[in-house]
Amino acid sequence: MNPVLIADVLRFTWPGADAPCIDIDQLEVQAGETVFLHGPSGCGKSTLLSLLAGVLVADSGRVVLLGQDWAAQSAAARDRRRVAHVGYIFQQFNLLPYLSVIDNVLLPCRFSAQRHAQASREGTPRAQAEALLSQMGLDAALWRRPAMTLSVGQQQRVAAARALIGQPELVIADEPTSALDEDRREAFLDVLLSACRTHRSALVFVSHDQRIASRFSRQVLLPGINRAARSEAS
Ligand SMILES: Nc1ncnc2c1ncn2[C@@H]1O[C@H](COP(=O)(O)OP(=O)(O)OP(=O)(O)O)[C@@H](O)[C@H]1O
Repeated sequence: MNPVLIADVLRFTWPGADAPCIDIDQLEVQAGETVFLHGPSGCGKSTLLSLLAGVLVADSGRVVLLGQDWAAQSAAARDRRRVAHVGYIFQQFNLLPYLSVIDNVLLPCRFSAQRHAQASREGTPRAQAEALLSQMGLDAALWRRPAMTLSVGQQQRVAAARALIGQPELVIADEPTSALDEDRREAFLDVLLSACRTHRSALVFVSHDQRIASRFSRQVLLPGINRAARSEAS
């Protein structure tokens, strides 16, 4: 089966920097595979996630999502394709602050017919949004509040529900458990990993927290600048 995601001889240098931030030989992620991506602070993990999701485009090499190279698409086409196929939990969540919690979760379904159709398979998108928020342990009393009135840990869980709605083929998570206590962290991982395995979504999950690494099917270490990403057996 074709991988969901392929990154091939990928190189990216930030404007003004004198050395590449990302220089990796190859990374492939299959459907249903869950990857724990780790490495020292500043080694380029968030940058790599942006390249995998087509937010940034590499200087050389390629990133192929579901058979299509991000670099071959216009910025507008990349935006459309991202919302259709990628659920992204950003480090800063990127929730719309004045929009309610539930409407934030429903956003991908508003912008993508595919996400809307997939979220409607067993009911309505709203019902799936509510189910995800419940699984994430967010009390129904919070669902209609503006997202900005929630705590950081609550917003992290809203961002995760938004990433999972409509079963995207790729889920990307940038340190999504940093503000959660141990119980919440385990519950969060239960929901995220089980949703990805059930729907065969590929997951790339960045974290510094080695305690949770064994819960993933594979670990990838992203070493410092100018080094290839090294796959490790888990
Ligand atoms: N927008 C930007 N413009 C220029 N340089 C950037 C930008 N974003 C990140 N960098 C640089 O790229 C390098 C990698 O940053 P990145 O955020 O990808 O690392 P990280 O591994 O995710 O770090 P952390 O674990 O601390 O979140 C750093 O040296 C950073 O200064």
